[in-house]
Amino acid sequence: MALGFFKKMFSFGAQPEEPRPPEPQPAPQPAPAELPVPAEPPRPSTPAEIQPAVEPTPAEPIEPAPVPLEIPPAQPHEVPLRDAPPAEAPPAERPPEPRMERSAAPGSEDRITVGKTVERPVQVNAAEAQRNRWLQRLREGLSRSSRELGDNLAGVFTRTLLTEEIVEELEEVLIRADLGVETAMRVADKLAEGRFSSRTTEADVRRVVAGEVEAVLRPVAQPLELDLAHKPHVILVVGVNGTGKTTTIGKLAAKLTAGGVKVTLAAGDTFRAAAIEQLKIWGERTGAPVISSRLGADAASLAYEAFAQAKRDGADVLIIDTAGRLQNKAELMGELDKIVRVLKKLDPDAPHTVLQTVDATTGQNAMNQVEIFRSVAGVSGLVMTKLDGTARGGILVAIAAKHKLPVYFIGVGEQVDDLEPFRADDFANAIAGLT
Ligand SMILES: Nc1nc2c(ncn2[C@@H]2O[C@H](COP(=O)(O)OP(=O)(O)OP(=O)(O)O)[C@@H](O)[C@H]2O)c(=O)[nH]1
Repeated sequence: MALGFFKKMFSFGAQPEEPRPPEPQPAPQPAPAELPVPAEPPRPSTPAEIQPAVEPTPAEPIEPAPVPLEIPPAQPHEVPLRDAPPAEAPPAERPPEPRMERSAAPGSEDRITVGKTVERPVQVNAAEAQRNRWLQRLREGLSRSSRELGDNLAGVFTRTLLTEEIVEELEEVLIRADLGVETAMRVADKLAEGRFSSRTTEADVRRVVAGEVEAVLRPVAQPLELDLAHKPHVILVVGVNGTGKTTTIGKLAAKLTAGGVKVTLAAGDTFRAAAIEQLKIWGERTGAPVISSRLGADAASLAYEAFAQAKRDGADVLIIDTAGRLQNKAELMGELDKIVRVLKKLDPDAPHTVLQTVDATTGQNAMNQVEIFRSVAGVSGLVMTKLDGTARGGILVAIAAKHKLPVYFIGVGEQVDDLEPFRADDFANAIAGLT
């Protein structure tokens, strides 16, 4: 069986688009046809004024309260910000978007499923090779969890008879491996059922661990579905700094653009220059335009501008990077809340996906992070990053058991291809040390 990333059912424009404000008259465009260019005359690179994108009350129209933004000279992959269009209710009638004829397949829908396993016979060999490669990395990465588990299981199983004490010891081993109390108890209960009452081997217990872990993970192993009835489908990426937001955005953009999806990126982490630069590099690599502003600019204004621009450009997907400063939770909450509110001015359903990156090497900390971002940003799904390296992936089991949030992808390296659909069976086997 081959791994494929896209199950495409394209029929863009088949459904009515969300209304949007009238567009300004386009100016002559010197840039290449496929790249978005400013619809206004060239702007100076000195700070410019735009309409702010937010007001304390979402229902109120945006009033001019200038937010200085640095408009850099246009780069091939950049979209300079334009003045924010008014956020009042847009005109009820709007000419429909031109139909995109990417697929005329009967029964096609405005949905893309990213990360689903589909049969693609043409790519069997390449896909199998890739799968083996990342499975190896996953096993290596999870070796810290599974080695600990293995050592401790081996220690426990110097005795052959499974006693109540041994089951209790096993429970502790599993809790120490971050799998969470709930899963540990389920494994222990399973063992205590009597099936493994005598001469139980370490391999038997590993199989039970793998089975129980898989049972927890199977419901959350879901592909990322992009509903292109909302064009663009807005993905807001949140998570603590350094957990891999920008890298994941780059990898995801690469998958999408390779599948013919028109992606725009927004550098909403206006707090760190390096984060903006890093996103621009991913934009160059993937051919996705990057909408950015100067360091320290209002992230919500940037998000609003990016959404409006992506709509004008007919982008299929807009991915917005954000800052993740947990040091000041109130500030973080305010910023994310503001971003969500302004996006809703352009589409009440936006953001359509809120993706949180969770660093697998942080163990129990990851659980706290999910709790915080879930309450602050309404996370709709997770990507667990850095499962290569010295991962402590057991925490994913505890997070899945507690939050039951979809896990769309796992990151197994820093390269563009190192983002894989999450598979419960592979992960469970790797964590239990089964090959
Ligand atoms: N080994 C490994 N490294 C990763 C993975 N994902 C991201 N990284 C690395 O982790 C570091 C932080 O990643 P970023 O993408 O910058 O994280 P961020 O959340 O955007 O952080 P800020 O830019 O500070 O907001 C970088 O060095 C990445 O290359 C992964 O799956 N595996």
